[in-house]
Amino acid sequence: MFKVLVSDPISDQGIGLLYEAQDVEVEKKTGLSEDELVAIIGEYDALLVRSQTKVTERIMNAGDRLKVIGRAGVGVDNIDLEAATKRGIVVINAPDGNTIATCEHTFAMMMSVARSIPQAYKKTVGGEWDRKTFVGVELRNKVLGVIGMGRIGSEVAKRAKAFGMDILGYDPFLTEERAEKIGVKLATVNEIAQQADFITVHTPLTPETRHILGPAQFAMMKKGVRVINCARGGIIDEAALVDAVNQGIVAGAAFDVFEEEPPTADHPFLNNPKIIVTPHLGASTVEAQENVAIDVSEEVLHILRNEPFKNAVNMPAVPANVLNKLQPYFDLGEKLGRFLGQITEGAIREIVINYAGDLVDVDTTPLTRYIVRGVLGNRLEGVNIVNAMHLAKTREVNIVIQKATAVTSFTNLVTVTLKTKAEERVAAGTLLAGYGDRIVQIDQYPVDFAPAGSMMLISHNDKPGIIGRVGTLLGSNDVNIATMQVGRKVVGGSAIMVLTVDKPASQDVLTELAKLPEIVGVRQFTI
Ligand SMILES: NC(=O)C1=CN([C@@H]2O[C@H](COP(=O)(O)OP(=O)(O)OC[C@H]3O[C@@H](n4cnc5c(N)ncnc54)[C@H](O)[C@@H]3O)[C@@H](O)[C@H]2O)C=CC1
Ligand SMILES: O=C(O)CCC(=O)C(=O)O
Repeated sequence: MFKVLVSDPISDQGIGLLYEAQDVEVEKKTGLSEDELVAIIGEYDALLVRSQTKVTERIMNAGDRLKVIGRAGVGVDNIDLEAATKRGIVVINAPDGNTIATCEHTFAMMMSVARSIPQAYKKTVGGEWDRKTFVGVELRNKVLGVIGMGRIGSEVAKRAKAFGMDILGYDPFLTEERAEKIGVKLATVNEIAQQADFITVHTPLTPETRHILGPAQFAMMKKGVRVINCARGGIIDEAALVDAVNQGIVAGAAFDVFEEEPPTADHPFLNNPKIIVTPHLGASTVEAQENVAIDVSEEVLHILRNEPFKNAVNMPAVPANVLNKLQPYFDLGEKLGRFLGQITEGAIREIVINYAGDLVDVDTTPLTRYIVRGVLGNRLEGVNIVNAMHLAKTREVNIVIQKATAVTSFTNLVTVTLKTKAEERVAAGTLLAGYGDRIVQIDQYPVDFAPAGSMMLISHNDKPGIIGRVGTLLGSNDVNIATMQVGRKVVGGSAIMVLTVDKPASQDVLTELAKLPEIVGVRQFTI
């Protein structure tokens, strides 16, 4: 039974999938301190959060069973991603579910700041009928600058067009073609600062986006500009904004997010009549909360059940068509890695992976993770596909990927070479339609066996009687041979034997085997 802890208010409707799952037990405990979470997290396989819970390294280190952290929303700045990756915890988010809610909130803020709606409301309910103070501006024919043209920024731009606005967009990943398609003119941040009547930011908070609008940009803005931040506190320099408002450059600002949340009572935004604020409500609609909770629940279930998933934040995204193509190879890749990891002696220096046939034209990065996990999993605790590459890097294991151009007789072939200080060993595998995974080469020897269960790899000289002697020794020690494969390059030369046995042989039996005439080496392994 998997245990899931929900530590922030997340839509019950949305996580219905988890409540209904027979193999999952859900517990909701919100408002916990870091200490309280540290004390209980060890019981859980998954943690679901919104933005309130700060998931620190301390919490993760106490999460002995923790496999996945699900963020019901976009931003994952409340989760220590590096610590999660190190520990092999998958972090997933729900990037699509709250796009429209946040876009609409941005518009609500833009309209509010254009027409001073919160200020007018306050006066009206206070008994004043003031029709002079709040003369607003129209959006039509105004220039809107959008910094960050991802999901939300693009939806904002789309709607702004319907309002008759001209849009300038800045995003390092926005191409001319896409900008043209959505009717946005590409501009730099400074061009936006100089030309826009309204500016809205929709980027994550990163070292590059921190204070992307600061004193220098406010100084070049048009008098009367209005500025909106429904993304993350800190993208716009708060102190510089207050100065620009006080200098009469900025006519109004609307902020849903703060550098520190919640802001302290003396925060300069809270008593400035030109700045309107909401308490990080961008994603707070019934629909968005349900959407993100559904998305995150589906992904959490996939991860807990060891099924393929798509929204991991600490792993590159894999398009569904690539995933579908690669998925059948994951098992083969991991087995090849596990096989080589066990038969190779010495500290691993390099893993060379060669993809051939059908695999040449696919982005094989996810498959590489499985191979590396297989190799390292024999030697390190807690290796999984999230941390496999990280662990390889921290242990200075070089990973080399090659795509074969030469024709092979197999429709697909994965060849892995493991280089250690002591030796260099090779194994190649293929996925044979109707036969599943096969290992078809070990070092220079052609073989053909299904890697499964308890196995032995015996190197020997190709002399008559060896197979019989090995069989007799194992049989007399109650080790039953299920399958046997012999591979050799030339008659009478060096050769290998691969055996599948019903149970592993004891160390004494392995030592006896190694002493038999013409036997060069014996390795026992489990796939
Ligand atoms: N107020 C709220 O409740 C919510 C806030 N958000 C915030 O909105 C942000 C945007 O969300 P989405 O559009 O879904 O994310 P997204 O990932 O689709 O878009 C972000 C865009 O920012 C761009 N970007 C990154 N660095 C940049 C830079 N230095 N300059 C300009 N652009 C840069 C990226 O290329 C990307 O296109 C999130 O990062 C999140 O922090 C999201 C949902 C709700
Ligand atoms: O959970 C929330 O309401 C915050 C949403 C948000 O900021 C995000 O999804 O990045």
